[in-house]
This record gives sequence, C-alpha cells and structure tokens, in this order.
Amino acid sequence: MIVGILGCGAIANIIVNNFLARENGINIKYFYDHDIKKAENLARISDGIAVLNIDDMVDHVDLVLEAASPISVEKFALNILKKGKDIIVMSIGALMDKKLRNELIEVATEHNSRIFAPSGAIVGLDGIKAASIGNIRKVNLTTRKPPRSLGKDNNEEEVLYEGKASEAVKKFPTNINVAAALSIACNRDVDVKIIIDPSVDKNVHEVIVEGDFGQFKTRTENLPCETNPKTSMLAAFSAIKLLKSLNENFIMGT
Ligand SMILES: NC(=O)C1=CN([C@@H]2O[C@H](COP(=O)(O)OP(=O)(O)OC[C@H]3O[C@@H](n4cnc5c(N)ncnc54)[C@H](O)[C@@H]3O)[C@@H](O)[C@H]2O)C=CC1
Ligand SMILES: O=C([O-])CC(=O)C(=O)O
Repeated sequence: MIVGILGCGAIANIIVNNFLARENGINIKYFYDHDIKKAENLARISDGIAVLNIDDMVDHVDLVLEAASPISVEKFALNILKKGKDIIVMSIGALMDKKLRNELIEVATEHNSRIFAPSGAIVGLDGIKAASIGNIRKVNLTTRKPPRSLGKDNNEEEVLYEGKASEAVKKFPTNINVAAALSIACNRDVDVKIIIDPSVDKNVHEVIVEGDFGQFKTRTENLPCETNPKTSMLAAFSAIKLLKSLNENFIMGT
C-alpha cells in the first residue's frame, strides 16, 4: 500500500520515524505540506518524494493520511475520495460539520473509497460505540492541558471553555478533535469542558458515559509531542496502529 502524508508536522514526524523500514506492506512515500521544507525533510529521512502540488501525490497513492488541519480536510478530502483513494483523517473536528461529513460519505460510497478516523488522543471510543447500540444518557469530556499546550501562561487553573463539542471544535480547531471523535462515535453533541491547568504536565482527557449498558469513566494522561505540545503522542500512535491494521485480517476491538 502506497501512502501519502498531507501535513508534515508533529504527528507525521512520529509516524514516519516509526515506519523507517517498510512494514506490513505499507510504504509511506509521498509528502505534501504548504511549507515545502517540512515535506522535504520527511522525504529526505524516509527516502520519499516531496510534492509541491497535492494532486501529484494523490494520483500515485492508495491512501492519504491527513495530519494537517481541519481546513485541509475541507479543501482536499472530497477530491481524494473522488479519485477512489482512501483517507485517514486526524483533524476530526472538521467532520463535526454534518453537511461535509455526509458529502464525504456519499462520495466515498460512490467511488468505492474509505474514510478512517482513528481514536487519536482519547481512549474509550470502542466502549462508546458499543454503548450507542443502547440509549446513552450522558457523555462528558473534561480536557486539562498545561498552559503551554494551549499557548497560555496561566499560574492558576482557568476554565477556557464549557459547552457543546460542535462549538468547541470551532473555537479551538486544533486542540479538541477528541471531542469530535467522541461525538461522532455516539452520534451526540457531547458536553465539553476545557481547562488550562498549570498543575498538570500532560494532556489529560476524562470521559464519563452513562447509558443503558451502565457507565464508564476513562482518564488518559498523554505525553505531549515534543514539537507540538498541543498534540499528544497517543494520537500519532493511534494513526500508526490503524495504518498497520489496514493490511491485517484480524481486527481486535469494536
Ligand atoms: N484526532 C486527534 O485526537 C488529534 C488530532 N490532532 C490534529 O491533527 C492535525 C495534525 O496535528 P500536528 O501534527 O500536531 O500538527 P502540526 O501543526 O505539528 O503539523 C501540521 C502540519 O500541517 C501543515 N498544514 C496545515 N494546514 C495545511 C494545509 N491546508 N495544507 C498543507 N499543509 C498544511 C503545517 O504546515 C504543518 O506542517 C491537527 O489538525 C491537529 O489538531 C492533533 C492531536 C490529536
Ligand atoms: O492531542 C490531544 O491530547 C488532543 C488534541 O490536541 C485534540 O484533540 O486536538
């Protein structure tokens, strides 16, 4: 499987460094970023090809791994799917827009392509998907990040946001994709609180779900990526695991 990466920042760097040797028949070969130097850097370390025009990548790959921004999903995903290519979307916040999501699903169905959205920086999506088979009464997400992860310098705790996931992803498009992942997994606009917390040094996500199945609570304490403290290592790891699983015949988990 030939893979192209759209967005050559923190997540892409972790992915490429994990795939330096070809694994599971996956060859990450093409790189596109609107900062060509970033694409060239990844191409150099992986013996791949950096492209100036995204079409020069899409035409040659089986799958595009988006790790850029919600705007890049709006801009490029439709065309990727129309060309019959699969896409892994990291900027899941973009998919909270139901119109865009439905359009992408329609085009994917028509062109026999697939959209994958990894669980990213959060745990519990397996459980919430299963729980959504019954009635779900409550889903709360509380995200705590150190000030530097949110570009702040607080000395005291501050609630930055409290409200629905749909608004959260508009206000903080590169910080709370996890809220979109949760919402889409259970088809509900979940309640979100984002807290700037100078007492934590990790990106912490707590989820509480209650429904017909009973209840569960998860807490993820994520180490931030070195080059982008907003983003947790687990998000990149989840993309790697998903990518590897695409060529496997045994699927574990929901
Ligand atoms: N699903 C999840 O749980 C998570 C998702 N994310 C999202 O994944 C995406 C990537 O995250 P990082 O690697 O940490 O970001 P980053 O900022 O380190 O890297 C993004 C790269 O994409 C490039 N880029 C941005 N917009 C572009 C466009 N329209 N066209 C071409 N290149 C573009 C930038 O130049 C940059 O090199 C972000 O949208 C982030 O919010 C991040 C963490 C968790
Ligand atoms: O990486 C994280 O911990 C969460 C994050 O930035 C996001 O959901 O966009």
